[in-house]
Amino acid sequence: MDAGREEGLPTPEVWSSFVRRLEERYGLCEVPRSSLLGSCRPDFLSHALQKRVAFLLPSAVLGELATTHPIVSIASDGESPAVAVPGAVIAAYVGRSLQGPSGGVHGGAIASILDASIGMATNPRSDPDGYVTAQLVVNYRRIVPLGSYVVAIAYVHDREPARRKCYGMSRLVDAGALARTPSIGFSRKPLEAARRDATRERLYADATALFVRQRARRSVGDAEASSQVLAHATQKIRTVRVWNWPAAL
Ligand SMILES: CCCCCCCCCCCCCCCC(=O)SCCNC(=O)CCNC(=O)[C@H](O)C(C)(C)COP(=O)(O)OP(=O)(O)OC[C@H]1O[C@@H](n2cnc3c(N)ncnc32)[C@H](O)[C@@H]1OP(=O)(O)O
Repeated sequence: MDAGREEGLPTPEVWSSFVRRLEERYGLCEVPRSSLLGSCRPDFLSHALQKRVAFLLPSAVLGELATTHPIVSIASDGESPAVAVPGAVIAAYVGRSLQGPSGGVHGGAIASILDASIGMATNPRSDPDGYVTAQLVVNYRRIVPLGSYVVAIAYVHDREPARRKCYGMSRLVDAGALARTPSIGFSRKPLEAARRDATRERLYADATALFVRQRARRSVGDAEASSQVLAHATQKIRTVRVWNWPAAL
């Protein structure tokens, strides 16, 4: 789809300021282009960005996760215990081309964003034998109005490497405030932002997924094709961002 043709799309200025606020809010930083993995941005989105991150969330936010699952590493902000989990963020503007129910975004589009975010969290490195979606369960909580800014926040909560399995979850929340409010009002502390998000953000949908690592190795040709797809995708959309994946993970 030609991003410029849809009426009401955010201008480049509005979109970049939204991206900046998102970075501030979640404490994300960009990584070099060479670290980009294959494109997993749903192709129908005119405006989307994707970031691979390690969330530093207070244990309280993750609930029992920290104790019931063998999570990668434990970290702290000095005040409250927190846990670092592999995660990913996809932010998108969902416009009129995604019409489903009257005035609302189509459920398939929502599922695709959630799936892609968990897929990014699950595939932390550029690996042609990556994990693919075997099962995706989506709960649609509220109609997403057309013309919304949304953010999918995904993380991996469990792995069974011997069985080639990886379990993840994602929440799609309203990010309209980040597009509207001046950045001066936002906290630069990711922990505080995460705490607020867990309690206050309007939840549109959430999903759990099982990803399974493929058996057969794919050919080098496929890896090359994957980078070509990425090059193509980045031309088609105005903004793609990839955020850091700490070496510790
Ligand atoms: C590609 C990578 C690029 C990398 C570059 C970077 C990428 C950067 C981010 C990418 C993000 C992408 C995000 C979008 C992701 C998609 O949209 S992927 C596209 C949609 N998915 C597909 O097309 C998958 C199609 N299905 C398949 O290929 C195969 O069925 C699968 C999933 C690989 C499994 O086949 P298999 O290897 O023969 O699995 P099998 O040995 O039977 O089962 C293994 C285990 O998984 C369980 N299992 C398998 N399937 C299921 C199921 N459906 N339900 C429940 N359990 C199941 C089995 O029960 C078994 O468990 P245990 O008995 O061992 O406990």
